[in-house]
Amino acid sequence: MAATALDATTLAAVDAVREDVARLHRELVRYGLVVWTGGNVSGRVPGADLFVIKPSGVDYDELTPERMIVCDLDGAVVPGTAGSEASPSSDTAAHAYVYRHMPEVGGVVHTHSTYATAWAARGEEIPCVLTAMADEFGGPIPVGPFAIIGDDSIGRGIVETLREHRSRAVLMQNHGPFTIGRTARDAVKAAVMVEDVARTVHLAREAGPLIPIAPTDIDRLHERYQHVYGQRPGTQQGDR
Ligand SMILES: O=C(CO)[C@@H](O)[C@@H](O)COP(=O)(O)O
Repeated sequence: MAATALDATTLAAVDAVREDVARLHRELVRYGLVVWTGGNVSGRVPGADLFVIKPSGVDYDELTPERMIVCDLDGAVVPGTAGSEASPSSDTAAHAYVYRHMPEVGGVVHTHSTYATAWAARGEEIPCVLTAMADEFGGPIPVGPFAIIGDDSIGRGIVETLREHRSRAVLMQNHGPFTIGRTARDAVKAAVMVEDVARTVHLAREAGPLIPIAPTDIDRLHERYQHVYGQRPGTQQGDR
């Protein structure tokens, strides 16, 4: 297929997202969210109808920026760009669907992290019984429908479920967590956090009944965490 010429501004933006997405895959490994090649990160290219995602089934150690794959918002690989000769992640159509239908989303992550995926295997939402959940997700972690890998159905399930929720994580039934964020890093943070709360709530329930948090308290915690916690946006390394 004929190579697509990207202008210099777009190329620079693509290169920055390639660096980011390649580096963020190492965070999945660092936090123990993936085994073998079973998870993926993508990032939207600012100012262009493009996103960057990893090649399918390649070892995390080998995921360099040049091997990342540039796709349009229909999930088609942009011909002639670095990495375009390889097959993109098997979840590319799902990521593309999210970018098309949720313009505020700048990053998407999928893993099979153990505890979150165990809740997905039961098709059970994680109840909001921790202040950390209220902070980060503003309520329970919802379950999305069972969907076959490879076409739009996972993406549709993610969008339809998360549109109704403050949560940035959805447990796709029988599959695992998908998370979204303002940036790829933000989506990776949600993937780390969803596994953490999935584990804690699982262990708590093994030991006794769970104590719900009142909806008004969930709202207050979420509001504070989203607007007051931490440092001002843009002042920290890695805010991109
Ligand atoms: O869940 C699946 C396939 O069953 C994929 O998300 C996972 O194996 C990662 O695939 P990719 O290496 O991104 O193609």
